[in-house]
Amino acid sequence: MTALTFTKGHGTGNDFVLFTDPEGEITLTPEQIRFLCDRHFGIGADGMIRAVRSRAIEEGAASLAEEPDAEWFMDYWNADGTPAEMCGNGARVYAHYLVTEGLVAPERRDTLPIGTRSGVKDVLAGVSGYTVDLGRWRLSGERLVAARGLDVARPGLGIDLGNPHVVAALAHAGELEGLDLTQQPALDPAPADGANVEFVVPEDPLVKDGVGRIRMRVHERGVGETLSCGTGIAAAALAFRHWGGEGMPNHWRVDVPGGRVAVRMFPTEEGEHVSLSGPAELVYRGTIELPESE
Ligand SMILES: N[C@@H](CCC[C@H](N)C(=O)O)C(=O)O
Repeated sequence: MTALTFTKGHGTGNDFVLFTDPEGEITLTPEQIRFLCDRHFGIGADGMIRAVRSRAIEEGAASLAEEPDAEWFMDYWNADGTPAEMCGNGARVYAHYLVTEGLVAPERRDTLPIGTRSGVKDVLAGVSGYTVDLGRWRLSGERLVAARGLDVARPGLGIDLGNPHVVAALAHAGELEGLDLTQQPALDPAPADGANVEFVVPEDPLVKDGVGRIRMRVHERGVGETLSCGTGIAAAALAFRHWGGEGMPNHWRVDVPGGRVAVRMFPTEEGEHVSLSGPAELVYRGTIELPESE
């Protein structure tokens, strides 16, 4: 048996098991990741984040080529033991973890570039949480979305934020509450690599004081329903702005079962970026015996 020292953290209830492996010496099997994330037999989490130096793993080379200061790589895995390209809530929690553990130099703490499978993301520390610049995004076509609790399938807008999302608007809050997301929503056509599926409704009024306001529930690829999904929240705000057309704001407030997150779209030299601001909490530290991999 191997003992693993871990920290449990979350961003608006999207929870993660984090551990430090600076030199890339701990490779967990999908089975061990599923065990750590299991809410009954393990610690319980939506995903696992290994803090590893970019130079210590093959996947980190692209991050260092993009940004030599991206010392740390966010090695993110879903609860089902599959890797994901990116995690918006995870990036905030990861930055908080690196700072709390003293793994980044004080001069790096205000804007911290972290390596991910979908490029380097800058995380900025603020007074009431962290902001992660999710970078560029793109529309990726339409799909029909069927889910338990919906009478008919709804049109969904595909949005790629490094990881894949499909956003479907529902008619009213009752429909959102009536959804049964214990089963994976069906997408038509089905994306080859799966997708995170967001269901959204507007608040009344949709825009107040220049801020767009929506409510969302999500079924995450590789996890199931979660209390929040950062990249999904950004996708939902982008979809609503797209549907609303001219005059829609670039600032959004998104309520999810786990809390509230802010989204901002802003111009950069390479095109529009989208960012996510919200809390990051570390709640528990411990040691767990890992089952041997088979
Ligand atoms: N919860 C995350 C997204 C995690 C990865 C996702 N399940 C996927 O497979 O793409 C977030 O906050 O963005």
